[in-house]
Amino acid sequence: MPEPAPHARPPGAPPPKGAHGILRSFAWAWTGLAETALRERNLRVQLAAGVLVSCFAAVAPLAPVERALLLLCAAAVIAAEAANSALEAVVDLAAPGVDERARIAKDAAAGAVLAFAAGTAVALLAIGLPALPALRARGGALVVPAAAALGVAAATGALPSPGRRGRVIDVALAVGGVAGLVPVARAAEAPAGVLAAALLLALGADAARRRGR
Ligand SMILES: Nc1ncnc2c1ncn2[C@@H]1O[C@H](COP(=O)(O)OP(=O)(O)OP(=O)(O)O)[C@@H](O)[C@H]1O
Repeated sequence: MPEPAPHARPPGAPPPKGAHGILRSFAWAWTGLAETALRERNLRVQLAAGVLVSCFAAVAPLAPVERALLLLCAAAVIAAEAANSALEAVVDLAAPGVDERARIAKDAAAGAVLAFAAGTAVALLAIGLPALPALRARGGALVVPAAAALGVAAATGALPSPGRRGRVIDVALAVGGVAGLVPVARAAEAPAGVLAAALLLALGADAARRRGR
C-alpha cells in the first residue's frame, strides 16, 4: 500500500486556513445556518419571526433608518442563536457529562439570545406602534399581504422542521412561500424587507433540501 504523502490531509479534515476563496467560506457559513435550522427548534421559530419582521419593515411606512434597524435586529437574533448553537456544540465536546461550568456557559449564551430577542421586541414596539395609524388607513388593502406574510413565515419555519415527509410537501411549502412573497412585494414601500424575507425563505428551503442527506 502506498505511503501517504508526508503533508497529506487526513480524509474529512478541514482545508488549511486561507486555502479557499471567499465564496467557499460564504457557502460553509450558509451551510452552518441551514444545518443549525435543522437541529434547533428555536432557530426555526426565529426564522419565521424574522420573516414577519421583514415583511412589516417592507410594508409599513417607515424611515429608511427604522427599516434598517428592524432588519438588523432580526438578523442579530438569528446570528445570536447560531452562535449559541455553536457554543453548545463546543461545550458538549469539551464536557460531555453533566458539569456546572457547562451549565454556566450554555445559560450565558442562551441569555445573549434572550437579550437580542427582547431588544428586537422593544424596537418593534417603538418603531411599529407609531406606524399603526397609517397602516390602518390602508385598511382592506393590507389584508392579503398580511395573510401572505403569515403564510411565508409558516413555510419558512416548517421547511427545516424534522420528521419524515415526502419531498413533494417541501416543494409545495417552498412554492407556496414564494407565491406568498408576491402580495407582500406588491404592497411594499421598500424592497429591502422583501429581500430579507426571501433570503430567510431560501434558507429554510435549502435546509429542507439537506434533511436526510
Ligand atoms: N452538560 C451540562 N451540564 C449541566 N447542565 C447542563 C448541561 N447541558 C445543559 N445543561 C442545562 O440544561 C439546560 C437545557 O439544556 P439544553 O441543551 O436542552 O438546552 P436548550 O434548552 O436546547 O437550549 P437552547 O434553547 O439554547 O438550544 C441548559 O440551559 C443548562 O442549564
